Amino acid sequence: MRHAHSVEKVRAAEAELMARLPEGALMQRAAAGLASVCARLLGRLYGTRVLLLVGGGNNGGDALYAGARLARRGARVTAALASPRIHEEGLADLRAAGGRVLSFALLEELLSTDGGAVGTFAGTDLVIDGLTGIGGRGALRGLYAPLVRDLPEDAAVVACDVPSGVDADTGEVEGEAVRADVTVTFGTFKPGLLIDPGASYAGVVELVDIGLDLPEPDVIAHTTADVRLPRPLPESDKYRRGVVGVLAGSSEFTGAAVLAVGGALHGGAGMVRFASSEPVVELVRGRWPEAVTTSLPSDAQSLEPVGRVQAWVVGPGLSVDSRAHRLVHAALESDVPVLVDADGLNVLAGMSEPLRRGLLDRAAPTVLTPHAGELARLLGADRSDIEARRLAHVRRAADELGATVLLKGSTTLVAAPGAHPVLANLTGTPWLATAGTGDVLSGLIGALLAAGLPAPEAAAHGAHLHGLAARLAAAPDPALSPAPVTAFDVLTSLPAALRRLPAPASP
Ligand SMILES: NC(=O)C1=CN([C@@H]2O[C@H](COP(=O)(O)OP(=O)(O)OC[C@H]3O[C@@H](n4cnc5c(N)ncnc54)[C@H](O)[C@@H]3O)[C@@H](O)[C@H]2O)[C@@H](O)CC1
Ligand SMILES: Nc1ncnc2c1ncn2[C@@H]1O[C@H](COP(=O)(O)OP(=O)(O)O)[C@@H](O)[C@H]1O
Ligand SMILES: [K+]
Repeated sequence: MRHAHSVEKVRAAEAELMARLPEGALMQRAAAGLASVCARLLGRLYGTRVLLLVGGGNNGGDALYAGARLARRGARVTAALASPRIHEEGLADLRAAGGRVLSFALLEELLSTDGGAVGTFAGTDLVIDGLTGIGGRGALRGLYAPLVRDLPEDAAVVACDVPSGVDADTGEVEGEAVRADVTVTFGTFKPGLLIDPGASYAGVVELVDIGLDLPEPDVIAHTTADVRLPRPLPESDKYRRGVVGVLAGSSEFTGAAVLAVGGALHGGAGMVRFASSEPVVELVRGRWPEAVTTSLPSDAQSLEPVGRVQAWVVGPGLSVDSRAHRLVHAALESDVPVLVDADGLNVLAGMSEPLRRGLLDRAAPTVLTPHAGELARLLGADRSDIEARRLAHVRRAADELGATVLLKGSTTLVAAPGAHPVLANLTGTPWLATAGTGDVLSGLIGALLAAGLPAPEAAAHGAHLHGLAARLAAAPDPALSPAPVTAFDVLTSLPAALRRLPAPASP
């Protein structure tokens, strides 16, 4: 499991530790960790050209001390000083180790010429980005932005603590930011390293332990070893394994129903009950003879004819007509966990606030699985703002709507109401961005809810498996290039993803 802490918590833990350590000891731990990752990346240090991007804060100090360590082992290190105020002891150490310095004034002049710094930096093997770390705020200013634009294309880039230009708390990127191959982060992950857009700038993140004593994390990310699902026991029967009810599809959208039912079947449900209008039922029955289907008249008021279930999934391809409203109401008025997706969310977004609040105020858990557009409609917010500030919006949504909210997109986030850590799913892949994959996810999470997993876990584990399945579908052979996948490919790769989970403990 990866833990990420807010800048405020990191600073408090650093202050507490620094009070107990000799002056400068903590920065030396960070610099030693950074230098050792760089040395490992370079392989041979003697004669290699290392460029340090040095900002005015302690992040620049880390880079200078790491550069001095590499210079002492034979690297040719140049520090580009991007601020008039620089960590003095770090700079003195680099100079003492034989490092070269491109002063602020020279750098300023260089960056203002036509070709910028591109020619000067040519031939660099490794760039260490020490412009900003956890103290970086807003778009890069001053020389930082043009410097980042002029980085040599074929050099490896290692970011110190956080890629400069990425907000450590949120992953927001306003304007220019360093695209790192590796980020060496200190003490704990930062939320911005796990959440897009920041996560996609960070490359591979390596954690260096500097001995911080940290409280509860703000964001967590699971590895596959953390995903533990209930397995059928010898005394299991289909009812005990969990019955999922899927309410999906309309005359307009039929495929969504097939995909959601498939997601539930592959997610390990003991039984899937499916209800919709007759043409959709016919299609689902044809594709999934395993599903128990019910044709509901369009004016059906109750879900009683469908039979008992342990969780409902409502919404994929449902449309937003009066029938869809009745189905969303009926599911949410039940006493079992409910997952609302797609048009189910649009139905909720179209309701008056008190009516929606009343429906979502239920004793059993509710999971909402919006993408940014659906969440924008639910919160009355702007879609692009949701995409830029995913963490703040998913937290707000969980609190305001009183439900577990899974926000889909380039990094899927799961938040539960209250001050719990938000989960960031790391298995996603842009290959998932194809129509219908969301329907597979809703069926899958429905199966996990029916199996009795708590809502945040069902959502988190569902997202993990879904991303893993997409990766396996896109690149079954890791030695070969990935190929585009369809939602159906994701569905049929779910068993392969499930086989990657840790083996159950022997009874
Ligand atoms: N506090 C400590 O003892 C330790 C801190 N460490 C390092 O110190 C870093 C934090 O240091 P600081 O608090 O000095 O902060 P930073 O070094 O991250 O940044 C602060 C500096 O950047 C400037 N700045 C911020 N945003 C900017 C922007 N958008 N454009 C241009 N300039 C900008 C500020 O004016 C200030 O000069 C950590 O990320 C880590 O690398 C490590 O050495 C571990 C120990
Ligand atoms: N850029 C991306 N990178 C990774 N995953 C993505 C990206 N864009 C979308 N996804 C994932 O693809 C799926 C799409 O779901 P959704 O938007 O509901 O589509 P649909 O309604 O067509 O099924 C979600 O699991 C989402 O997290
Ligand atoms: K940095």
